[in-house]
Amino acid sequence: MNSDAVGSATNALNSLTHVEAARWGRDLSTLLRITRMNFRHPWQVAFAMGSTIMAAILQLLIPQLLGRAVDQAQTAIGGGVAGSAAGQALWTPALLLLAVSALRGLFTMAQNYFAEAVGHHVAYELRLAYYDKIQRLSFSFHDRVHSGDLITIGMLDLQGVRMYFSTALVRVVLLTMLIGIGAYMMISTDPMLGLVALSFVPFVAWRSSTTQLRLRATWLDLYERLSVLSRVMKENLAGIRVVRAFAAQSYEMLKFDRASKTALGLAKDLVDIYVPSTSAMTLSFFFAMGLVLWIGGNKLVAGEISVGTMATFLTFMTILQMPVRQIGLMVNAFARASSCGSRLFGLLDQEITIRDALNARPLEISEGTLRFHHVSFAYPNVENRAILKNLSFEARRGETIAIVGPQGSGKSTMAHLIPRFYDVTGGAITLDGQDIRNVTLESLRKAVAVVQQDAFLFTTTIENNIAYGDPWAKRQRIEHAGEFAQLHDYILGLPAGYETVVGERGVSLSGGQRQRLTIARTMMLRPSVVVFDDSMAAIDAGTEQRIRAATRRFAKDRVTIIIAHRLSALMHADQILFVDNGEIVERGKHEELLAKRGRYRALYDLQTRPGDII
Ligand SMILES: Nc1ncnc2c1ncn2[C@@H]1O[C@H](COP(=O)(O)OP(=O)(O)OP(=O)(O)O)[C@@H](O)[C@H]1O
Repeated sequence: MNSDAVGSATNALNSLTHVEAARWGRDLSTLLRITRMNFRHPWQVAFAMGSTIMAAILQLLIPQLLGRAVDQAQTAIGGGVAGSAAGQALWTPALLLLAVSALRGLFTMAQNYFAEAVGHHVAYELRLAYYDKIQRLSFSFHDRVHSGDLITIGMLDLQGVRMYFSTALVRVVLLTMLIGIGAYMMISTDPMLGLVALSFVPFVAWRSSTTQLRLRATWLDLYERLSVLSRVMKENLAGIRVVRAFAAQSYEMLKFDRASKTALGLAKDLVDIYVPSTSAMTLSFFFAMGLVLWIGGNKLVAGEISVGTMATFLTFMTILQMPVRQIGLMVNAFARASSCGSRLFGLLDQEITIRDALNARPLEISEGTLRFHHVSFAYPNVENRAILKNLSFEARRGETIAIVGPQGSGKSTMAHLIPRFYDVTGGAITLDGQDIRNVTLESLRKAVAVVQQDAFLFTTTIENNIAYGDPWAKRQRIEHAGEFAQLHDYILGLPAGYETVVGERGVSLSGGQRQRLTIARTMMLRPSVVVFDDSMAAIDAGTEQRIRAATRRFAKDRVTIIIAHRLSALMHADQILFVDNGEIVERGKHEELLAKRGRYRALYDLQTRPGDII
């Protein structure tokens, strides 16, 4: 090998070592962070650890007491003590053994109780922090990350962190004491027999650790497969009408079967890893026990040890068997906590890109004028593709601005910039001269309402759905909003009226009714700027006319922006902006745009061509 090759191999090895070291460093800091969170409950931690130490000490006393009791019994029998006297002599150790076992049980109960309490408190705090973070993370984050993955992190990863205290930290203390002190006691009593009795420990510790780590890797694969399965199922349920309409049940079944088969294969792998390993560990334990019986038996015959000592050794071995096997579970608990914790903290530490500026002040509305100053925008995940280019327009209180244009031209994107769902990448948007990036988000979102294309309803009553933005609103206002959205009479006809539950588990509403309900919800907010983002597409023309008439009254006190494909919905606007490819290519009133004979006129002609359905 020449020196260059040696050099590059050394470099590769170094960078590998660096990667490994960095990974270890990250794992360690994650575990330290979880440990610190646990220690924020010092009393419960102290009680859990204290109970663990007491339970371990008492458990270690049991073999000694048992050995002594056997020796006493033998002395009583050998010394020819009368039956009743021998029985009397055995009472004390028997009662003592019972008391120690009962106390050990109590301390174990306390250990479990306090350890679980610590875990549940940490989980509660993390759950709140996680939910809060998800609420505040910007839309660009939610565009990137699948909602199913967020649910998995919030449920399963949080569970891994919750279990860390009871399955890793408490176990370290318990196992160290039981194995360490147990081994010391056996070796100090009879070094040779002690070493033979402990001979199974290294093998079982190694085997259980490696098995658990292999099991963990397979579990992670299985977990991934199961989340694929749940995604397939979720999608199938959400799109059940499409599946049935396209008679695609067998295709869907095939897709599900394929994902299930992989999961089945992995579940089999788990059994293949687990079963031989458990058998090997049990065999090594009984092999060591056989050796102790054989060597200890010889020592017993030679009078080097008593029967009681022999009984002590065998009991110690039986007691140590479980903790030694649990070393693997403990290693697994550390590994699980570090991987679950790093995913969870990765999300909790995400930077919130859309948030209040340092010196943000509440928005103050006086004239109610909205301005776009040379606004440009590209979505954060596709930064090199400009969606909006140098857009400028102004809308005063009482004015209605209509935005029209081909699909994908950027109309909804314009709407999403006003409440700062995304930040502009060039130029600025102002409300009464205040850059929306310099005012508090809460005040901005109270002032700007967007009626979205997707009419989302919460699974609750119609009343609660309408009053979502103002939970303390009086019934009269809620009904007024219902009337505004031309929904009041329909709601009164429902069995429970405004108390009727809607949403996934409630009464099914038609697409148009859902849209009207979301319009009513927005009307409750009394915003300074309201955007109807194609939110009447599913509403029939007659109802739309009535809503428009009501909107005109409502529009007097605010800026109204209407995004629509049907020109009949926006002809009355004070200003119509024709947007194409992120640019305003035409602007003006309906008649002016018709006279221009440009893009708007072409669209108008297309929609009003005799014989065509508008
Ligand atoms: N979250 C997003 N991330 C990346 N690109 C996006 C995102 N949302 C929309 N786009 C892209 O931005 C462009 C403009 O989309 P937008 O929804 O603003 O168009 P639109 O004019 O409202 O269309 P439509 O009339 O169909 O509702 C489209 O090319 C779309 O693919």
